[in-house]
Amino acid sequence: MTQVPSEPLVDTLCIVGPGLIGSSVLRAARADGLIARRTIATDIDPAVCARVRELDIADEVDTDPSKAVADADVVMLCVPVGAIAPVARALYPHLKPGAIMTDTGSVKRSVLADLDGALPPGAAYVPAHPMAGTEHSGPDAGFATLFVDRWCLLTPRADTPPDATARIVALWERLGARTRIMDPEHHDNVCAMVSHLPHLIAFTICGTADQLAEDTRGEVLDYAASGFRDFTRVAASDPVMWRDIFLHNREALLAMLDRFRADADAMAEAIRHGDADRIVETIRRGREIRRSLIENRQA
Ligand SMILES: NC(=O)C1=CN([C@@H]2O[C@H](COP(=O)(O)OP(=O)(O)OC[C@H]3O[C@@H](n4cnc5c(N)ncnc54)[C@H](O)[C@@H]3O)[C@@H](O)[C@H]2O)C=CC1
Ligand SMILES: O=C(O)C(=O)Cc1ccc(O)cc1
Repeated sequence: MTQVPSEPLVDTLCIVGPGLIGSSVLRAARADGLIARRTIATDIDPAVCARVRELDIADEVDTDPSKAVADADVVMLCVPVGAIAPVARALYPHLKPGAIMTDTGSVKRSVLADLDGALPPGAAYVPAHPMAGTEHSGPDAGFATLFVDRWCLLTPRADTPPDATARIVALWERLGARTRIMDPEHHDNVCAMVSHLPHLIAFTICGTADQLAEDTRGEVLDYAASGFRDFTRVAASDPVMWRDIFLHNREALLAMLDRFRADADAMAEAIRHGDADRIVETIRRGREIRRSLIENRQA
């Protein structure tokens, strides 16, 4: 039986970068008194700090990141992937003894490689990645239930203290997520397939539609049926965030793109040669995946 905690899992929780993900954690902590006793937010953008104050979703907001983290027991970096290693390096020396640093970045291997040698051996740094989000960003976009019933993947290093990993696992479970520990390379391969490649395809297909001749483009956008609409939702995601993801997961993403290209070519061949069985078989596999996601409450 799961034990119900009687006091907050974290005393002071500091969110660095309270955008979609960070502000969702803050809102969840407001809604559930057993996540953190006190929350602090800090952001490189003073307008974001001001907005977090207006929204009143953190107990304290400090525009000076080194002061914001000084008192925290858990510091969660919710900044774009390219900023995680530089921010971790800059802020780690300001943590109090025993504090844990964690992140929410969508790519793991290259960020951990950047951190190698920058953090002391056995540093309490626990990389995490909630597999939950939307196409929106910024502190207005967050909501308390974002992580409920979604996966959070954790990729601790061999020398990460197990009790630090256990606390971050408990934190994500309290946020409503199911957790899984895996190695960073496997994480990046899986995410290249299930998240990064689909975004690449969505950005590209919207670009393709936009480049069509003037008359056809009008039709595409006016009469867009739900299939194309679904692509436009994903393609509305933040350019800086996705630039960082694509560049930091370059190898795994390019490998998945090559596999996808080969499969798209095979589909083109089936259509060219009227190979009805192959067309039906490919579509049937897509249907089965959708059905299994619905059965597992992931769609
Ligand atoms: N958007 C999504 O659906 C998901 C995003 N993630 C990951 O979580 C992280 C945060 O993503 P979002 O919340 O969507 O981004 P966001 O754009 O909504 O918020 C990021 C915040 O970080 C701040 N920031 C940037 N550089 C900084 C620095 N050097 N120091 C302090 N603050 C800085 C920005 O001003 C912004 O307020 C990213 O690493 C992303 O890959 C993970 C799961 C889902
Ligand atoms: O909005 C969507 O469809 C997403 O896929 C959100 C998302 C974006 C990035 C991640 O690393 C995880 C989830």
